[in-house]
Amino acid sequence: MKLVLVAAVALVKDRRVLLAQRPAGKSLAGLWEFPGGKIEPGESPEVALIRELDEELGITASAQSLSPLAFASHSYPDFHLLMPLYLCRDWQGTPHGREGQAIEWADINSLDDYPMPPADLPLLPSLRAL
Ligand SMILES: Nc1nc2c([nH]c(=O)n2[C@H]2C[C@H](O)[C@@H](COP(=O)(O)OP(=O)(O)OP(=O)(O)O)O2)c(=O)[nH]1
Ligand SMILES: [Mg+2]
Repeated sequence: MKLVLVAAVALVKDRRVLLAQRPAGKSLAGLWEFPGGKIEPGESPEVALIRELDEELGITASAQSLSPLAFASHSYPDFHLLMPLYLCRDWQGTPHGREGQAIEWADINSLDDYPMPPADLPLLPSLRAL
């Protein structure tokens, strides 16, 4: 089974977390996910996230602003996903969907209203515990 490493981040402001909707045409289209993406060869998870936050949302974050929160380990039919989830409360700029994706500041107590990839569901208690 192929192991795929993806870095993801919960951007948290007040009691809200930023979710992005996976665009039509991509796998898991329409589901709400944490920003992030595949870790490229030679990248640390932190460096991958700093790159993805710029590419996807147009914001700047530092490695020191990313703290480990939880991780997902989930078998999809064609690969196994290993996805560290970081917490970030401090960044520069205002997030906007730079790749045409919808984004929402979701109330941490209302995450059930956002259909998410199955890999993400075990991560939600860590967020609710914040
Ligand atoms: N970013 C992110 N990916 C997730 C989450 N949950 C989950 O199962 N995934 C899966 C979906 C994809 O199979 C994989 C991320 O791949 P992706 O295609 O979005 O990666 P990417 O941002 O590097 O985009 P691309 O350049 O490959 O198109 O991880 C999540 O919360 N956030
Ligand atoms: Mg992505």
